[in-house]
Amino acid sequence: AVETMIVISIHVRRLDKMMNGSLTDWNLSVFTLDKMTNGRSLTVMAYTIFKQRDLTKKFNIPHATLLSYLALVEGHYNPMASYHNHIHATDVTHAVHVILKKAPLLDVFTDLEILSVIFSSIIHDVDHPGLTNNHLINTNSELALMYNDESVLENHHLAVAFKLMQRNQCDIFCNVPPKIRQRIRKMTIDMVLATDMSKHMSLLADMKTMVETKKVSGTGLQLSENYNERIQVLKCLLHCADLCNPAKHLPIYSQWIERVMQEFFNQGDIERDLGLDISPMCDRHTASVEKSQVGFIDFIVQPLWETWAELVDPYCNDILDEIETNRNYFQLLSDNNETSP
Ligand SMILES: COc1ccc(-c2ccn(CCC(=O)N3CCOCC3)n2)cc1OC1CCCC1
Ligand SMILES: [Mg+2]
Ligand SMILES: [Zn+2]
Repeated sequence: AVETMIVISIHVRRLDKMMNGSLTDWNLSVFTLDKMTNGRSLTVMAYTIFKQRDLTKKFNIPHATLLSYLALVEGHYNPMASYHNHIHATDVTHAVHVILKKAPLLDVFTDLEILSVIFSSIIHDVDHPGLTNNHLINTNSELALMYNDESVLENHHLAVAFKLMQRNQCDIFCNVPPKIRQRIRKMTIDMVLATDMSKHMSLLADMKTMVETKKVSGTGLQLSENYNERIQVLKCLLHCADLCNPAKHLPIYSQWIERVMQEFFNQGDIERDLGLDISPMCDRHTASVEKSQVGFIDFIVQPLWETWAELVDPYCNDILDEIETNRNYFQLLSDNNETSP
Protein backbone atom coordinates (compact mmCIF):
# COMPACT_ATOMS: atom_id res chain seq x y z
CA ALA A 1 0.00 0.00 0.00
CA VAL A 2 2.85 2.36 0.78
CA GLU A 3 4.38 2.04 -2.70
CA THR A 4 0.91 2.64 -4.15
CA MET A 5 0.75 5.88 -2.22
CA ILE A 6 4.20 6.94 -3.42
CA VAL A 7 3.45 6.07 -7.05
CA ILE A 8 0.11 7.84 -6.88
CA SER A 9 1.55 10.98 -5.30
CA ILE A 10 4.12 11.08 -8.11
CA HIS A 11 1.29 10.90 -10.66
CA VAL A 12 -0.63 13.54 -8.73
CA ARG A 13 2.31 15.95 -8.80
CA ARG A 14 2.87 15.25 -12.50
CA LEU A 15 -0.84 15.64 -13.24
CA ASP A 16 -1.07 18.82 -11.19
CA LYS A 17 1.82 20.34 -13.17
CA MET A 18 0.63 19.03 -16.53
CA MET A 19 -3.01 19.75 -16.00
CA ASN A 20 -2.99 22.79 -13.82
CA GLY A 21 -5.62 25.01 -15.43
CA SER A 22 -6.44 22.55 -18.17
CA LEU A 23 -8.03 20.24 -15.59
CA THR A 24 -11.06 22.41 -16.23
CA ASP A 25 -10.86 21.56 -19.93
CA TRP A 26 -14.25 20.02 -20.76
CA ASN A 27 -12.77 17.82 -23.49
CA LEU A 28 -9.87 16.44 -21.45
CA SER A 29 -9.37 12.80 -22.49
CA VAL A 30 -9.77 10.67 -19.38
CA PHE A 31 -8.66 7.73 -21.55
CA THR A 32 -5.25 9.35 -22.06
CA LEU A 33 -5.13 10.30 -18.38
CA ASP A 34 -5.86 6.69 -17.38
CA LYS A 35 -3.04 5.38 -19.57
CA MET A 36 -0.66 7.99 -18.18
CA THR A 37 -1.53 7.05 -14.58
CA ASN A 38 -1.38 3.27 -15.10
CA GLY A 39 -5.10 2.84 -14.51
CA ARG A 40 -5.22 5.16 -11.49
CA SER A 41 -7.03 8.08 -13.17
CA LEU A 42 -9.83 8.18 -10.57
CA THR A 43 -7.48 8.46 -7.57
CA VAL A 44 -5.30 11.03 -9.34
CA MET A 45 -8.24 13.08 -10.68
CA ALA A 46 -10.12 13.04 -7.36
CA TYR A 47 -7.05 13.80 -5.24
CA THR A 48 -6.10 16.69 -7.53
CA ILE A 49 -9.62 18.14 -7.34
CA PHE A 50 -9.66 17.81 -3.53
CA LYS A 51 -6.33 19.67 -3.40
CA GLN A 52 -7.34 22.37 -5.88
CA ARG A 53 -10.56 23.02 -3.97
CA ASP A 54 -8.76 22.90 -0.62
CA LEU A 55 -11.22 20.26 0.60
CA THR A 56 -8.55 18.35 2.53
CA LYS A 57 -7.86 21.43 4.63
CA LYS A 58 -11.48 22.62 4.94
CA PHE A 59 -12.61 19.20 6.24
CA ASN A 60 -9.37 18.19 7.93
CA ILE A 61 -8.96 15.09 5.76
CA PRO A 62 -5.60 13.37 6.37
CA HIS A 63 -3.82 12.99 2.99
CA ALA A 64 -2.85 9.36 3.53
CA THR A 65 -6.46 8.56 4.48
CA LEU A 66 -7.77 10.29 1.35
CA LEU A 67 -5.29 8.46 -0.90
CA SER A 68 -6.02 5.11 0.78
CA TYR A 69 -9.77 5.52 0.41
CA LEU A 70 -9.59 6.77 -3.19
CA ALA A 71 -7.30 3.87 -4.20
CA LEU A 72 -9.63 1.43 -2.40
CA VAL A 73 -12.74 2.79 -4.17
CA GLU A 74 -10.95 2.83 -7.54
CA GLY A 75 -9.96 -0.81 -6.93
CA HIS A 76 -13.62 -1.68 -6.31
CA TYR A 77 -14.80 -0.44 -9.70
CA ASN A 78 -15.37 -3.41 -11.99
CA PRO A 79 -12.48 -3.69 -14.50
CA MET A 80 -14.55 -6.25 -16.48
CA ALA A 81 -17.27 -3.66 -17.17
CA SER A 82 -16.32 -1.97 -20.45
CA TYR A 83 -18.34 1.17 -19.65
CA HIS A 84 -19.08 1.22 -15.90
CA ASN A 85 -15.45 0.93 -14.77
CA HIS A 86 -13.27 3.41 -12.87
CA ILE A 87 -12.66 5.55 -16.00
CA HIS A 88 -16.38 6.40 -16.15
CA ALA A 89 -16.13 7.57 -12.52
CA THR A 90 -13.07 9.68 -13.45
CA ASP A 91 -15.09 11.17 -16.34
CA VAL A 92 -18.14 12.02 -14.19
CA THR A 93 -16.00 13.43 -11.34
CA HIS A 94 -14.12 15.61 -13.84
CA ALA A 95 -17.43 16.77 -15.42
CA VAL A 96 -18.86 17.75 -12.01
CA HIS A 97 -15.68 19.70 -11.26
CA VAL A 98 -15.84 21.59 -14.58
CA ILE A 99 -19.60 22.31 -14.35
CA LEU A 100 -19.11 23.71 -10.82
CA LYS A 101 -16.54 26.16 -12.21
CA LYS A 102 -19.08 27.75 -14.58
CA ALA A 103 -19.69 31.39 -13.73
CA PRO A 104 -23.35 31.18 -12.52
CA LEU A 105 -22.42 28.43 -10.03
CA LEU A 106 -19.26 29.96 -8.59
CA ASP A 107 -20.75 31.28 -5.34
CA VAL A 108 -23.91 29.19 -5.16
CA PHE A 109 -22.93 26.06 -3.22
CA THR A 110 -21.32 25.69 0.22
CA ASP A 111 -18.05 23.81 0.74
CA LEU A 112 -20.10 20.99 2.28
CA GLU A 113 -22.28 20.72 -0.84
CA ILE A 114 -19.21 20.83 -3.11
CA LEU A 115 -17.50 18.11 -1.05
CA SER A 116 -20.69 16.00 -1.19
CA VAL A 117 -21.31 16.23 -4.94
CA ILE A 118 -17.65 15.53 -5.80
CA PHE A 119 -17.59 12.61 -3.32
CA SER A 120 -20.87 11.34 -4.88
CA SER A 121 -19.41 11.41 -8.40
CA ILE A 122 -16.31 9.47 -7.27
CA ILE A 123 -18.37 6.61 -5.74
CA HIS A 124 -21.56 6.76 -7.83
CA ASP A 125 -21.07 3.50 -9.82
CA VAL A 126 -18.62 1.58 -7.60
CA ASP A 127 -18.74 -2.24 -8.02
CA HIS A 128 -21.12 -1.94 -11.01
CA PRO A 129 -21.77 -5.44 -12.49
CA GLY A 130 -22.14 -4.09 -16.06
CA LEU A 131 -25.83 -5.04 -16.09
CA THR A 132 -28.97 -2.88 -15.86
CA ASN A 133 -31.44 -2.74 -12.95
CA ASN A 134 -34.10 -4.38 -15.12
CA HIS A 135 -31.79 -7.29 -15.91
CA LEU A 136 -30.89 -7.77 -12.25
CA ILE A 137 -34.60 -7.77 -11.36
CA ASN A 138 -35.61 -10.12 -14.20
CA THR A 139 -32.91 -12.64 -13.32
CA ASN A 140 -33.78 -12.70 -9.60
CA SER A 141 -30.24 -11.58 -8.77
CA GLU A 142 -28.85 -11.39 -5.22
CA LEU A 143 -28.70 -7.60 -5.58
CA ALA A 144 -32.39 -7.32 -6.58
CA LEU A 145 -33.28 -9.57 -3.64
CA MET A 146 -31.19 -7.39 -1.30
CA TYR A 147 -32.79 -4.11 -2.46
CA ASN A 148 -36.34 -5.27 -3.23
CA ASP A 149 -36.06 -4.25 -6.91
CA GLU A 150 -35.84 -0.53 -6.00
CA SER A 151 -32.84 1.39 -7.46
CA VAL A 152 -30.89 -1.84 -7.03
CA LEU A 153 -27.57 -0.72 -8.51
CA GLU A 154 -27.61 2.73 -6.96
CA ASN A 155 -28.32 1.35 -3.48
CA HIS A 156 -25.46 -1.09 -3.96
CA HIS A 157 -22.96 1.60 -5.05
CA LEU A 158 -23.80 3.62 -1.92
CA ALA A 159 -23.60 0.67 0.47
CA VAL A 160 -20.21 -0.42 -0.93
CA ALA A 161 -18.79 3.12 -0.81
CA PHE A 162 -19.75 3.69 2.82
CA LYS A 163 -18.74 0.16 3.86
CA LEU A 164 -15.24 0.71 2.41
CA MET A 165 -14.95 3.85 4.57
CA GLN A 166 -14.94 1.60 7.66
CA ARG A 167 -11.63 0.01 6.57
CA ASN A 168 -8.53 0.91 8.57
CA GLN A 169 -7.30 4.46 7.82
CA CYS A 170 -10.03 4.95 5.17
CA ASP A 171 -12.54 7.15 6.96
CA ILE A 172 -12.00 10.41 5.07
CA PHE A 173 -14.62 12.15 7.26
CA CYS A 174 -12.89 11.09 10.52
CA ASN A 175 -12.34 14.71 11.57
CA VAL A 176 -15.80 15.95 10.52
CA PRO A 177 -18.35 16.55 13.35
CA PRO A 178 -21.13 13.91 13.50
CA LYS A 179 -23.92 16.28 12.39
CA ILE A 180 -21.90 17.34 9.34
CA ARG A 181 -21.00 13.71 8.57
CA GLN A 182 -24.71 12.89 8.67
CA ARG A 183 -25.50 15.74 6.28
CA ILE A 184 -22.80 14.58 3.79
CA ARG A 185 -24.19 11.05 3.99
CA LYS A 186 -27.79 12.25 3.40
CA MET A 187 -26.83 14.41 0.39
CA THR A 188 -24.69 11.63 -1.11
CA ILE A 189 -27.51 9.08 -0.77
CA ASP A 190 -30.02 11.51 -2.35
CA MET A 191 -27.70 12.36 -5.27
CA VAL A 192 -26.54 8.83 -6.12
CA LEU A 193 -30.10 7.44 -5.92
CA ALA A 194 -31.06 10.16 -8.41
CA THR A 195 -28.63 8.72 -11.01
CA ASP A 196 -31.12 5.85 -11.45
CA MET A 197 -32.54 6.36 -14.95
CA SER A 198 -36.03 5.51 -13.70
CA LYS A 199 -35.97 8.83 -11.77
CA HIS A 200 -35.00 10.84 -14.87
CA MET A 201 -38.46 12.07 -15.89
CA SER A 202 -39.45 13.28 -12.41
CA LEU A 203 -36.04 14.95 -11.97
CA LEU A 204 -36.51 16.74 -15.31
CA ALA A 205 -40.07 17.78 -14.41
CA ASP A 206 -38.91 19.23 -11.07
CA MET A 207 -36.13 21.08 -12.89
CA LYS A 208 -38.60 22.57 -15.37
CA THR A 209 -40.75 23.75 -12.45
CA MET A 210 -37.70 25.46 -10.95
CA VAL A 211 -36.98 27.13 -14.28
CA GLU A 212 -40.52 28.55 -14.33
CA THR A 213 -40.26 30.00 -10.83
CA LYS A 214 -36.71 31.21 -11.43
CA LYS A 215 -37.80 33.02 -14.60
CA VAL A 216 -39.97 35.10 -12.29
CA SER A 217 -36.90 36.23 -10.36
CA GLY A 218 -35.01 36.64 -13.63
CA THR A 219 -31.58 36.74 -11.96
CA GLY A 220 -28.79 34.17 -12.08
CA LEU A 221 -29.17 31.09 -9.90
CA GLN A 222 -30.37 32.24 -6.49
CA LEU A 223 -30.94 29.24 -4.20
CA SER A 224 -32.84 29.53 -0.91
CA GLU A 225 -31.70 27.80 2.31
CA ASN A 226 -34.32 25.12 1.65
CA TYR A 227 -32.61 21.68 1.55
CA ASN A 228 -35.03 20.23 -1.01
CA GLU A 229 -34.43 23.08 -3.46
CA ARG A 230 -30.65 22.91 -3.09
CA ILE A 231 -30.39 19.10 -3.33
CA GLN A 232 -32.67 19.23 -6.39
CA VAL A 233 -30.05 21.20 -8.32
CA LEU A 234 -27.19 19.01 -7.05
CA LYS A 235 -29.06 15.85 -8.15
CA CYS A 236 -29.42 17.34 -11.64
CA LEU A 237 -25.77 18.37 -11.68
CA LEU A 238 -24.61 14.81 -11.02
CA HIS A 239 -27.21 13.37 -13.43
CA CYS A 240 -26.02 15.77 -16.18
CA ALA A 241 -22.41 14.72 -15.55
CA ASP A 242 -23.47 11.06 -15.68
CA LEU A 243 -25.02 11.75 -19.11
CA CYS A 244 -22.29 13.99 -20.52
CA ASN A 245 -20.83 11.64 -23.19
CA PRO A 246 -22.84 13.15 -26.11
CA ALA A 247 -21.61 16.60 -25.01
CA LYS A 248 -17.98 15.71 -25.74
CA HIS A 249 -15.95 15.86 -28.98
CA LEU A 250 -16.78 12.94 -31.27
CA PRO A 251 -13.52 10.95 -30.80
CA ILE A 252 -14.18 10.82 -27.05
CA TYR A 253 -17.94 10.29 -27.36
CA SER A 254 -17.35 7.44 -29.87
CA GLN A 255 -15.13 5.56 -27.40
CA TRP A 256 -17.90 5.74 -24.79
CA ILE A 257 -20.44 4.45 -27.33
CA GLU A 258 -18.20 1.48 -28.13
CA ARG A 259 -17.88 0.71 -24.42
CA VAL A 260 -21.56 1.04 -23.53
CA MET A 261 -22.62 -1.08 -26.53
CA GLN A 262 -20.08 -3.75 -25.52
CA GLU A 263 -21.70 -3.80 -22.07
CA PHE A 264 -25.22 -3.87 -23.52
CA PHE A 265 -24.39 -6.64 -26.01
CA ASN A 266 -22.77 -8.67 -23.25
CA GLN A 267 -26.03 -8.37 -21.30
CA GLY A 268 -28.01 -9.28 -24.43
CA ASP A 269 -25.86 -12.40 -24.91
CA ILE A 270 -26.62 -13.50 -21.34
CA GLU A 271 -30.36 -12.87 -21.87
CA ARG A 272 -30.32 -14.83 -25.16
CA ASP A 273 -28.55 -17.73 -23.45
CA LEU A 274 -31.11 -17.66 -20.63
CA GLY A 275 -33.98 -17.63 -23.14
CA LEU A 276 -35.14 -14.26 -21.77
CA ASP A 277 -36.43 -11.36 -23.89
CA ILE A 278 -33.35 -9.41 -24.98
CA SER A 279 -33.34 -5.87 -23.46
CA PRO A 280 -33.76 -2.93 -25.85
CA MET A 281 -30.55 -2.08 -27.78
CA CYS A 282 -28.81 -5.14 -26.28
CA ASP A 283 -29.13 -7.53 -29.23
CA ARG A 284 -25.83 -7.39 -31.13
CA HIS A 285 -27.53 -8.92 -34.19
CA THR A 286 -30.24 -6.29 -34.59
CA ALA A 287 -29.23 -3.11 -32.69
CA SER A 288 -28.66 0.08 -34.67
CA VAL A 289 -25.96 1.93 -32.75
CA GLU A 290 -26.42 5.23 -34.61
CA LYS A 291 -30.21 5.23 -34.36
CA SER A 292 -30.02 4.43 -30.63
CA GLN A 293 -27.71 7.38 -29.99
CA VAL A 294 -30.02 9.73 -31.94
CA GLY A 295 -32.93 8.57 -29.80
CA PHE A 296 -30.84 8.82 -26.60
CA ILE A 297 -29.92 12.41 -27.47
CA ASP A 298 -33.42 13.46 -28.66
CA PHE A 299 -35.38 11.98 -25.76
CA ILE A 300 -32.97 12.09 -22.81
CA VAL A 301 -29.71 14.02 -23.17
CA GLN A 302 -30.75 17.13 -25.13
CA PRO A 303 -33.89 17.86 -23.04
CA LEU A 304 -31.87 17.41 -19.85
CA TRP A 305 -28.97 19.67 -20.84
CA GLU A 306 -31.35 22.24 -22.40
CA THR A 307 -33.24 22.49 -19.11
CA TRP A 308 -29.97 22.63 -17.19
CA ALA A 309 -28.86 25.53 -19.42
CA GLU A 310 -32.15 27.36 -18.79
CA LEU A 311 -31.94 26.80 -15.04
CA VAL A 312 -28.29 27.30 -14.35
CA ASP A 313 -26.08 28.44 -17.08
CA PRO A 314 -27.31 30.35 -20.14
CA TYR A 315 -23.67 30.20 -21.27
CA CYS A 316 -24.06 26.45 -21.79
CA ASN A 317 -24.42 26.91 -25.53
CA ASP A 318 -21.07 25.32 -26.42
CA ILE A 319 -22.29 22.14 -24.74
CA LEU A 320 -25.70 22.31 -26.42
CA ASP A 321 -23.97 22.92 -29.78
CA GLU A 322 -21.72 19.86 -29.31
CA ILE A 323 -24.74 17.70 -28.51
CA GLU A 324 -26.53 18.94 -31.65
CA THR A 325 -23.44 18.41 -33.84
CA ASN A 326 -23.03 14.86 -32.56
CA ARG A 327 -26.75 14.18 -32.97
CA ASN A 328 -26.70 15.32 -36.60
CA TYR A 329 -23.59 13.24 -37.29
CA PHE A 330 -25.32 10.04 -36.10
CA GLN A 331 -28.58 10.99 -37.83
CA LEU A 332 -26.61 11.24 -41.09
CA LEU A 333 -24.89 7.88 -40.48
CA SER A 334 -28.24 6.33 -39.68
CA ASP A 335 -29.82 7.74 -42.90
CA ASN A 336 -26.89 6.49 -45.01
CA ASN A 337 -27.17 3.03 -43.47
CA GLU A 338 -30.80 3.07 -44.54
CA THR A 339 -30.20 4.10 -48.17
CA SER A 340 -27.04 2.14 -48.98
CA PRO A 341 -27.58 -1.67 -48.69
C1 LIG B 1 -22.53 6.61 -24.90
O1 LIG B 1 -23.82 6.00 -24.83
C2 LIG B 1 -24.46 6.03 -23.63
C3 LIG B 1 -23.96 6.66 -22.48
C4 LIG B 1 -24.71 6.64 -21.30
C5 LIG B 1 -25.97 6.04 -21.28
C6 LIG B 1 -26.79 6.07 -20.08
C7 LIG B 1 -28.18 5.91 -20.01
C8 LIG B 1 -28.54 6.08 -18.70
N1 LIG B 1 -27.40 6.35 -18.04
C9 LIG B 1 -27.33 6.64 -16.63
C10 LIG B 1 -27.04 5.36 -15.92
C11 LIG B 1 -28.13 4.35 -16.23
O2 LIG B 1 -29.23 4.47 -15.69
N2 LIG B 1 -27.88 3.34 -17.12
C12 LIG B 1 -26.55 3.14 -17.70
C13 LIG B 1 -26.63 2.74 -19.16
O3 LIG B 1 -27.57 1.72 -19.38
C14 LIG B 1 -28.88 2.08 -18.97
C15 LIG B 1 -28.92 2.38 -17.48
N3 LIG B 1 -26.32 6.33 -18.87
C16 LIG B 1 -26.47 5.41 -22.41
C17 LIG B 1 -25.71 5.41 -23.58
O4 LIG B 1 -26.12 4.83 -24.74
C18 LIG B 1 -27.21 3.90 -24.63
C19 LIG B 1 -27.07 2.83 -25.65
C20 LIG B 1 -27.75 3.39 -26.88
C21 LIG B 1 -28.65 4.52 -26.42
C22 LIG B 1 -28.49 4.63 -24.90
MG1 LIG C 1 -25.16 4.35 -12.28
ZN1 LIG D 1 -22.60 6.55 -14.03
